[in-house]
Amino acid sequence: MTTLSQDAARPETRPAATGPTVPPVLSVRDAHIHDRAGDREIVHGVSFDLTPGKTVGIVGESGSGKTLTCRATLGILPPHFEVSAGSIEIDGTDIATLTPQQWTRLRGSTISAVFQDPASYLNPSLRVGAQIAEVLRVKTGLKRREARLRALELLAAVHLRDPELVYGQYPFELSGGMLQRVLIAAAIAAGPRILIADEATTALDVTVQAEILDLLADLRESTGLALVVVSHDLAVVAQLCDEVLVMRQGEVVEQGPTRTVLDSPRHPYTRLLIDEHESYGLDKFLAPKEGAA
Ligand SMILES: Nc1ncnc2c1ncn2[C@@H]1O[C@H](COP(=O)(O)OP(=O)(O)OP(=O)(O)O)[C@@H](O)[C@H]1O
Repeated sequence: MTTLSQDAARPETRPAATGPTVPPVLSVRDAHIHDRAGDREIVHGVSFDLTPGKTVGIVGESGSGKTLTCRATLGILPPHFEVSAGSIEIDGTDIATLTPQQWTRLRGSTISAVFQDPASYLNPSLRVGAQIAEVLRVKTGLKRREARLRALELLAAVHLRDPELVYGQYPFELSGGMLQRVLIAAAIAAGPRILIADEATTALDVTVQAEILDLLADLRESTGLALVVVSHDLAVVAQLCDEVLVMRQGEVVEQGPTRTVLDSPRHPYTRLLIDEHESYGLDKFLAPKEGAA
């Protein structure tokens, strides 16, 4: 039987692949997250660097601290939570120094996010196109007509057929997959450099999930977008991520290049996650190894 080590103070880390040094757009350094209400530390030190066009994945069981880590990078921790140690830098600026006005400027235009349950992030009584156009007017200063045209381009960019039709539809008229695309269109409208996708495909069926993951990969390729992908599903991470962090109970128990971690996991918890996923055919999501026939 697999036993899980409780001694997870030091994550199993692997060197990242070497390459030209590009400054990270997001740099998380030993970030700890504390809950003042319960006087307890929830996240015990997360570190990663995210460079343009790359994807970092965070996997782990429910309640392991994945969402709080994302919310910390977006400056939207719940009221009584704080980053109690370590640092988070966006484009070289320590977010602890940002004023609310600076955050407002940064959100959407430098860092953006897509969460699960897209319907709850859209206004049910407004047509979806108008909601994207509104983001464009507020964030990029486009006039009404230009914002409409750009919103149509964005709906096409997220592979929605018939953007004109979708533009005029209300959220309740769209399927879950279409809504998630609309939300991605809104999230990338102001040209962010970082997109956090927190369980963004979890509620979707497998085919639509695969399409959304392809879409994120396309955007990364075409715009140099840097992605943080949070999932409890290793197959999602295998498909999209260059580096993976495995979290358990607020600890990063293992971290490294995705292929290395999934091919030869060192921590018992990572092995357990992989064993659980074997039945879903994790192999088919992994790119063939270099040199393999
Ligand atoms: N708003 C909140 N109020 C109180 N506790 C919270 C709040 N948000 C998170 N927590 C606590 O922090 C822990 C980490 O939560 P987090 O949402 O980061 O986990 P997660 O790994 O994203 O889980 P899931 O996969 O279920 O979304 C949870 O165990 C929860 O107890």
